[in-house]
Amino acid sequence: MPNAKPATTHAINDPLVEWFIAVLDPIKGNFIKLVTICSVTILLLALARGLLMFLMRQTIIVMSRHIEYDQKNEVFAHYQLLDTNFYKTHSTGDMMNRITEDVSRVRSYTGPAIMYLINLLSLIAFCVINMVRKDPLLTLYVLAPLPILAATIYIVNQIIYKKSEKIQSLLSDLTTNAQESYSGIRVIKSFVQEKAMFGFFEKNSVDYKNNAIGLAKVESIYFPSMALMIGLSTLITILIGGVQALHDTTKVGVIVEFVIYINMLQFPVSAIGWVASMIQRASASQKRLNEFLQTEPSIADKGKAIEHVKGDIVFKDVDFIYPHTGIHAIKKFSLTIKTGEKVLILGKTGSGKSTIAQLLLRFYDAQKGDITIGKVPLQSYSIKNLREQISYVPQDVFLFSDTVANNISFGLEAANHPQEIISKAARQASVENEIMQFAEGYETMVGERGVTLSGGQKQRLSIARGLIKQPEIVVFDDCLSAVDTATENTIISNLYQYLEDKTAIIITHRIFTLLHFDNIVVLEDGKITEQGTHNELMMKNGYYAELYKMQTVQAHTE
Ligand SMILES: Nc1ncnc2c1ncn2[C@@H]1O[C@H](COP(=O)(O)OP(=O)(O)OP(=O)(O)O)[C@@H](O)[C@H]1O
Repeated sequence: MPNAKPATTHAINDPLVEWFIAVLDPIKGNFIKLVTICSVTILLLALARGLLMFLMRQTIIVMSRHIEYDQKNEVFAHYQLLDTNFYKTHSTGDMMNRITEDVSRVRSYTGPAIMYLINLLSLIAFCVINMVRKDPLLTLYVLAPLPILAATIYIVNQIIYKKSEKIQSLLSDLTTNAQESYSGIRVIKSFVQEKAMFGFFEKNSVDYKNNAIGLAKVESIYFPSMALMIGLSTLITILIGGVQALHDTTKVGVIVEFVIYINMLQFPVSAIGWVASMIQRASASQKRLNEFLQTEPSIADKGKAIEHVKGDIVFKDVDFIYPHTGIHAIKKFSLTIKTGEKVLILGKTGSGKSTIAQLLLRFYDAQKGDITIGKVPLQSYSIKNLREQISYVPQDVFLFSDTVANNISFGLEAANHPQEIISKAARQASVENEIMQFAEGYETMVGERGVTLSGGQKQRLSIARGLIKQPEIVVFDDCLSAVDTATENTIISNLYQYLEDKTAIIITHRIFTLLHFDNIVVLEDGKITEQGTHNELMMKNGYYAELYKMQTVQAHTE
């Protein structure tokens, strides 16, 4: 092309590059010195890049860990605030997901997503601005496939996300399946159901495997197709740039520079889709967390801090329906328990005995009627004070994975429970001898990683936990069901002294002949059917008298 003229006589460089060239100008002739200075400069720039990257990770990722820590604590604290009804209407898996999965998704936004977003936006801006400055037309051609690439990556990411979610839920089914098989191993073996259990596990396992393979296939298409698109851009650069160079409308150096920019763009463009789906997931998780954090406990703590929960307990026309099941558990229930009285609440299973204890502790609020202690409505006490001053031993025992001593002294300040007090409670609950037989005594670990206690031992530890408190009111909910008659008699004789100055409500479906009760209440279907002292009820010849006779006959024949 004889008439062709070069398009530019001088390359457009950054002022910084121009300055660097000017600095090097005097040593242009000394090749060794020139190469050494350039190499050291590149090395220093690489070091500076590393240092800045380190500082960026330090700042952003560390900040995201702090946010995660705060958020986990906030979610956990809110769980503690919520009432029993919330726990009845939400599954454990759902609650665990919020504190683990949702919080960690939000962290992936406040940490990696923000970091990569800043990174990729600045890198894209840097590359594109420089490319446009060099050759706007070539830039347009070269960048044309990249938006398609970003959109494709976004769509593929969505598919990967959906598949991962499915895999996650299959994995949780598989874990639950395995966990139930371990904890129910005795039932499985005694019903010879090992094969059936393996069948369930295998079915879940096959589902999980098929989905995981599906995900691996999508992922294996993902990276090669990304490389293909980038390769296409490079090819377009060389093709169009080459044609332009032949027509002298661009320089070969510009084509080389473009190829470098395209390679630099590979990471940001492929990360756009990934970051976008990370932001989308974090936003869904944060929405779920917000909804949860805004859930108000239905048992509101409006009460002023009335120090002493003391006086007669009065239930007046109380009606209660469990909100989530609609079961009408208590109907027009009226009962007065004077300070210091010992009351036995007796009834068949499902008659509403435990519900009365739950209402007294304000695990639920009754829909109709009033419950007062010392003429003060329960709602006027602060929940903390109310529960601190009622010692409640529930029907279903729960022990923490901790030492025997810590399980007994649960909820008490460390200074308030020296070893003698713990031992005294264990003695009263008739469990000390067995504790002393463990290799580490009171320091023995119980629960999953510790010794396995019998049902009766667990119940007595739970009783000891109730006895160590020095409350005004004591509620024992069928907590002697798993101990033999001799141990039961020992515990009841110990209780005699302990209960002397306390108001006590003993819930049971058996009669305790050793303990004198001021009032015995028989419940049936949420209503009181009989009420009075032992002698009065024996004279009535109703349910109580029948049960008493049956029990005494049984005791004689044993
Ligand atoms: N948390 C709950 N949610 C919904 N319904 C419940 C709940 N607890 C108990 N119920 C229902 O309320 C009724 C009374 O139950 P409650 O536990 O008070 O009986 P109980 O007399 O203590 O029985 P048991 O002697 O078997 O413990 C039952 O029909 C039971 O199914």
